[in-house]
Amino acid sequence: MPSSDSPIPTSDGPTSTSDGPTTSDGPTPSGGQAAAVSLDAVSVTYGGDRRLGGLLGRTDTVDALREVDTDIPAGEFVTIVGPSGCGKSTLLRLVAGFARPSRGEVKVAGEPVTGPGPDRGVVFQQPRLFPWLNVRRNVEFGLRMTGVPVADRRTRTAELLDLVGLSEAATRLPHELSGGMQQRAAIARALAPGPRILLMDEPFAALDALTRERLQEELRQIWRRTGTTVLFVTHSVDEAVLLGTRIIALSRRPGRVVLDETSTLPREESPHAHPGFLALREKLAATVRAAAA
Ligand SMILES: Nc1ncnc2c1ncn2[C@@H]1O[C@H](COP(=O)(O)OP(=O)(O)OP(=O)(O)O)[C@@H](O)[C@H]1O
Repeated sequence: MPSSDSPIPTSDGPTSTSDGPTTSDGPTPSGGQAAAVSLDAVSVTYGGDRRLGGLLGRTDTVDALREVDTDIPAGEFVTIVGPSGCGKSTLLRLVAGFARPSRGEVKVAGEPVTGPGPDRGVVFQQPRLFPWLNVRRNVEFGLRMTGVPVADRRTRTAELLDLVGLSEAATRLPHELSGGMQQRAAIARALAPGPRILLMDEPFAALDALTRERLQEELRQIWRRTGTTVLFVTHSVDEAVLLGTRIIALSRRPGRVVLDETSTLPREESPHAHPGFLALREKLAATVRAAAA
């Protein structure tokens, strides 16, 4: 559990991706600050290499996303839910800069995404820790690579280990940790460069129910303390309602937005107990069922 209340800052560095421009030159949707993430008529089609009429490549195509539009203000916790294969991971990969849209545009802080960058941290379903590095070294790996001085990275890593409740486990190797502890370490590693956006692809799906509940609660606390914008993909309607300040549901493939709802559930206590929880869960479940049909 996080044990201190001091704020953990996010990066103040440039928010553009590595080779993109560093300033925004156009008006923003609200006329003020640019959305943390915006997708403008984004479609993704995989495959379909038609060189020499298909003789050299594949001609089969998969439409993963179609005409997805959304603006996500900074500081939101957005959960993304939808039937299997509807393009949820694809959407996250676009924002991470691991993939490019076939049509439309993806922007982060008003700048087109041209590749991965330190302003975005990614957590996958599997923790993907370096097995030969202890927890502390896993968390500080990115800081070491970017040349952060040793004293600064020690301080930062200690703050993050405290934030995710792993201070006592700093010198353990990944195989000496439970699945939940490994995933906490992965979250700390993703937060180390101070990203403004945390992209999470079913991060708790492989955990047992009790550990999952605990990490959901801890993630909410981390989000409150860091102010990071979170995009969280899940298969679970309950998890989407429990965590999201905003919930986006996609149709079956090719994924289109079929529900985009701001949650009014209180975040300070467990929303489970709130009367609005059941109503929102029912609405979302019905939407996802219809979208999958
Ligand atoms: N690199 C790729 N090449 C071809 N097709 C792909 C590729 N990546 C994903 N797809 C296809 O695109 C569709 C969307 O995939 P994606 O992984 O984004 O869906 P998802 O909603 O995250 O799925 P799941 O819920 O099962 O994890 C699927 O039909 C998938 O098979």
